[in-house]
Amino acid sequence: MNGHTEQQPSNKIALERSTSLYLLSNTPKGRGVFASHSIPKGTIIDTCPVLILDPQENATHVEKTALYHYTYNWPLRSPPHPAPPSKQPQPANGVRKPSSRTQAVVLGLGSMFNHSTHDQNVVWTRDLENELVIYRALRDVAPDEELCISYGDHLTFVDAEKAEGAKEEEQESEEDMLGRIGLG
Ligand SMILES: C[S@@+](CC[C@H](N)C(=O)[O-])C[C@H]1O[C@@H](n2cnc3c(N)ncnc32)[C@H](O)[C@@H]1O
Repeated sequence: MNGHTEQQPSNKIALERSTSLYLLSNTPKGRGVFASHSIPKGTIIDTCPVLILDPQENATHVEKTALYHYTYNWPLRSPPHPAPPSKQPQPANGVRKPSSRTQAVVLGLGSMFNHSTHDQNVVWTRDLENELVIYRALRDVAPDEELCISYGDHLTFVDAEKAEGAKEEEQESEEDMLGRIGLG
């Protein structure tokens, strides 16, 4: 009997990931992850371990670097034992509100997914227990489609899709104008 194979150690984490992927280096959003074949809805695209940052280190150091554009919000786990009473001055109502979240660096491909405001095809979820982010196809994805997630509403960059939309609108209104001149 081989105890090693019969009993799955609880610290063994399956790393499910799709092989139908490629990286493109020169998109309007920088590098991006694309589907090389069709990917059915619900497929696990990647399972990425994260590095949870100390909130103070993040504020003092990481936020001042390029890494700032790669980190994900991450809830702080409550300490196993109640913290000793603080010597810091307390607010008037006596309730100190410690920050309940920090940031995490997603290792591997997770940090390469770009944002789409209107056409995300990948959804991500946190596995807090195992300190992972899991990416799944939100719908069927066609070959050569970019795989995009949502970064939320507060972007720290100009959305390339918005800029493209604005260009298209500009072109459309020019065409309208030409049409009117032609008809006049
Ligand atoms: C997590 S990184 C994604 C990978 C990145 N494109 C790269 O080349 O390393 C986030 C950065 O990608 C770029 N990005 C992501 N989505 C974008 C979008 N919709 N429009 C423009 N830039 C985007 C921004 O520069 C953003 O700070």
